[in-house]
Amino acid sequence: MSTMAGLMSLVIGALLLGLPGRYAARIPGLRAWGCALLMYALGTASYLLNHVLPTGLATMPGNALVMFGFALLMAGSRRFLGCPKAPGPMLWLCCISLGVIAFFQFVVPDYRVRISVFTGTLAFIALAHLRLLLRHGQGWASRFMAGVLGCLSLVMGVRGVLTWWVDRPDMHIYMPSSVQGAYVASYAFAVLLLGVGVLFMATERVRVEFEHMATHDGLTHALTRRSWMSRAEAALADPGRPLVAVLMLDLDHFKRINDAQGHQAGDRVLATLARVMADALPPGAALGRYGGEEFVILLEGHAAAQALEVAERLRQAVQARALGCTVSIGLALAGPTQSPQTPLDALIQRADRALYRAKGQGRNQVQQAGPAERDAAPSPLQAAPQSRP
Ligand SMILES: Nc1nc2c(ncn2[C@@H]2O[C@H](COP(=O)(O)OP(=O)(O)OP(=O)(O)O)[C@@H](O)[C@H]2O)c(=O)[nH]1
Repeated sequence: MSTMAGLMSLVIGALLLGLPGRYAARIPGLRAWGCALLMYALGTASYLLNHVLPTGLATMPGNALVMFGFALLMAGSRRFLGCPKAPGPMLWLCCISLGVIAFFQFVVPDYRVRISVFTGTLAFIALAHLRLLLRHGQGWASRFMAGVLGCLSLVMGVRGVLTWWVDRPDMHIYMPSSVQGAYVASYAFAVLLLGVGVLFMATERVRVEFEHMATHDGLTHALTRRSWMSRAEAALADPGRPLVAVLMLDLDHFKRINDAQGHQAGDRVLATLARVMADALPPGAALGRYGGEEFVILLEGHAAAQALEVAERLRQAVQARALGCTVSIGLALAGPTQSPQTPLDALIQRADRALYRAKGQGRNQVQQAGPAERDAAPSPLQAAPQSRP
């Protein structure tokens, strides 16, 4: 069982080390996880050195590789989860434990102390790792890993305590014993599951990143037009929906920035603007890039006065940032419509007309769609898309 787990760790470790070359985006922690699993595989192999070395000398490298491998596995999770704290304390713990094990191996031989210190150290690292995942991890893969670590620390804890009843000081790990056999089998199985767990976490991260890339605009990180539209459609189709409002924003005289400073400077302005808006938006609001320098925002559960307040706050936030341009905003609230269009298209069209009015009345202002923007009136944008006043 433990040889099997060692082999599987070798394969999974190599896979994790090879993944960064195949996947362009950075997934922090992959290298540490891969090396940790390779250390575990090497540790398992080095326990077999008892055929050529005295027992004590054969177990020490194995113990060291497995312990440091566990600490490295946790360091990998820290990096993966973006927790900057250094793994120093775990490394010190491993060094001290190995010193104690060596003392009770070569100076005052006592198998029970060695077992307790080894399993106690691994249980401690597993519990610290579990705590890290519960605090910072997200998704089912993280919870799977946390569950495996919980089981592993339980196995370690039980073995570390049982040794004082079932073992003698002069024993060693190569002596056949049903308790040691059950412990090695469950421990090896747990390590195997840990390898599977980190692979799950890495692939889950890749999936989440691809999903993000498919639904978010690469420059501004706002939702793409399509994903914003489907979110807005879902909000409008919900029979128990709260009030829905749409804001349509357009940068004022943005062309001048492009013309004067170049498109790259224009891109930076767009990216900053999206960040400024995202920071100023209330929780739950959905920001989308409608196209070019036009953005849309979906607000749910906001009455007219609150939605106007949000729009005005956005306008002021952009102005205060002194990006070299301001925004005009059109606001429309969902309501009954006679339009042959879908409710969302009708809502967007009304917000667009209000935006057109904001442009016509001097820009850098918020206008709310009112009686002037009835469903039947032709959209100024539809009539002349490039000819805002
Ligand atoms: N840098 C950059 N420019 C863009 C992007 N998308 C659209 N634009 C530019 O946005 C400008 C829009 O210009 P216009 O439609 O004339 O509007 P405007 O200059 O903002 O003037 P008003 O809307 O009337 O206030 C054009 O110069 C487009 O090239 C983009 O992704 N990056």
